Amino acid sequence: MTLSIDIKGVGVHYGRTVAVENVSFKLEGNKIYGLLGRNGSGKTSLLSVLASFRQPTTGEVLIDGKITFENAEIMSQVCFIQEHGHMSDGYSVKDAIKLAASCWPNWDEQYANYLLDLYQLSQKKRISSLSRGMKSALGVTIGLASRAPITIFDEAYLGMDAPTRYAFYEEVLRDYMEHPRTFILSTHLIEEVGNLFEEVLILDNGRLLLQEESELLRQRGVTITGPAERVDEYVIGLQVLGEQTLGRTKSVTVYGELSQERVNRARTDGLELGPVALQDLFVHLTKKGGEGI
Ligand SMILES: Nc1ncnc2c1ncn2[C@@H]1O[C@H](COP(=O)(O)OP(=O)(O)OP(=O)(O)O)[C@@H](O)[C@H]1O
Repeated sequence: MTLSIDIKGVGVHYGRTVAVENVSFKLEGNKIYGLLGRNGSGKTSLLSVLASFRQPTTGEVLIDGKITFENAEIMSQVCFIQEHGHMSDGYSVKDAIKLAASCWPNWDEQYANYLLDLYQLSQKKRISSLSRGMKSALGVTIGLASRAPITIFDEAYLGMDAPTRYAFYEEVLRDYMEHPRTFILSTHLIEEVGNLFEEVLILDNGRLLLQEESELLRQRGVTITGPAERVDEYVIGLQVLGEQTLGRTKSVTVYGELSQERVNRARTDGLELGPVALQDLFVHLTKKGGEGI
């Protein structure tokens, strides 16, 4: 089932704090989306509204064309997993799994058991006795086994160690291929997770800075390296995001598509053009005091 998401002029205010302001975008669904933003940029606030955990202060959220807030039918199709889950400490792992099974109609018990084994989680354990990493593993187990058409992981895997996180990324990809659905992953671990994203959204200070296919976004970032004066001349008219100088060599990061004529000119000018990692692009685009795009 493909469910579209339509965010229309959404704002989230906490008293005088404006966490999200007038954000609008559409997600067609059946893709892995990355939601990026610096600390406090409004990711959790936006995702909480998307998952109907709170009502937007302004605007509306539509899933499959329907207003989501207090719509039980739509909400059974959305699974929102946060690092600090919402499970009571008094519960056992078994209770949490049982509760999850009753919430999501597509729940796959066999898959849940497979994941519990993978993460070595005993069903008998109390939630209160789980380590931070084990709590994260329980969260992602529930998120994946829910097979909800819209599954959202809000930094849900932060507590896991690196090998467990990598196993989780592989699992997301594998299960997504077998059971296509919409995943939204918010993360600061861009280098690790970035390759999973088909489309990226960046929030900056509560506003949507960009929504772009990751491949296109990667192509928009270019580094130009060479003798400082030639690089300076070359980048005139381009959008410069950042620069580094080492002796007489300069490396400048620009954003935007380079025309074929420019690419050829780099060759004749003896300049080197290189790619920019998604993480570096993100850092440049969301730099404090930067011009953004
Ligand atoms: N319950 C709340 N009450 C008051 N202010 C809040 C509340 N939740 C979030 N905020 C504020 O809203 C803004 C956005 O916070 P939010 O948690 O949505 O950002 P985030 O991008 O998820 O941050 P992080 O990456 O650090 O988790 C911040 O200024 C934060 O202090």
